[in-house]
Amino acid sequence: MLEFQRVTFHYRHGTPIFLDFNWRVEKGDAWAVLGPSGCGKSTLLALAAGLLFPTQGQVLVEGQPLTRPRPHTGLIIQDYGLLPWATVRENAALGLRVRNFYGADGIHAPKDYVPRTDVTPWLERLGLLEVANQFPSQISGGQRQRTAIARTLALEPDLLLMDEPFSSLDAPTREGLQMLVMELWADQRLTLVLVTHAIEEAAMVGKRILVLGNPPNTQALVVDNPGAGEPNYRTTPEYQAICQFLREVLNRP
Ligand SMILES: Nc1ncnc2c1ncn2[C@@H]1O[C@H](COP(=O)(O)OP(=O)(O)OP(=O)(O)O)[C@@H](O)[C@H]1O
Repeated sequence: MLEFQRVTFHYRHGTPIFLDFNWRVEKGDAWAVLGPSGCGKSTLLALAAGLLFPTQGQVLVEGQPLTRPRPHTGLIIQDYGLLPWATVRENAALGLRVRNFYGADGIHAPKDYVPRTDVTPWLERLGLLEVANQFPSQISGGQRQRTAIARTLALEPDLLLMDEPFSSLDAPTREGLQMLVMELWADQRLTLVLVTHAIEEAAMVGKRILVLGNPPNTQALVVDNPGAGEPNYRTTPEYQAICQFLREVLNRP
């Protein structure tokens, strides 16, 4: 689904963040990308989204080199990106309105796109119907993030990229949304890549966990975590062991 082939990337005048870096995400995988601040997690996601391009090497999605953002990739970032003057329903429908405006051009929308406007099923699925006519300032952080998720899922992505989506939320809300994302991942047959600096979040959401270190990243560590997303996984010895292992890895000099 997504492949980094010998990717080298550096910002202008900077040292490389990635150097000859390879990574392969299969269709339907759920990955968490974990690492300390400044290791290159957001950069990796921007490369996967077609917002940045490798200095050398290439990023492929479905076997095609990425030359621009693709309409089937959804991106969710930390601060929700909601319009303050639009209601929850209007915010959730924003992506569809933009897509309908451009039509089925293969750039902003898939070539076979049929215009849609009704986001009610998504509002219902994400528990937002009762706040659909409220504005972002009138709802909680968790509801705002669910609105951003509704807006993205309404576009029916096959690849969902999330950059620290829950880091500003309190622990119970965060844990609820982690479970929701894993339910949606299973229901919608998504390929998921979630970037986080939180070990517990990586262990809860990543069936595979990519651990980045201080740049340049050449060969990143991959940790298998097949229990991620199971309803009671957080209470199991396997979860505790993965968290402990990741803690040790991140504390290595
Ligand atoms: N536009 C830019 N120009 C120059 N350097 C940048 C730019 N964006 C990021 N960097 C640098 O690249 C490195 C990787 O940044 P990135 O944001 O990808 O890391 P991160 O792991 O997501 O960090 P955090 O967890 O703090 O968000 C950092 O040293 C950062 O300062």
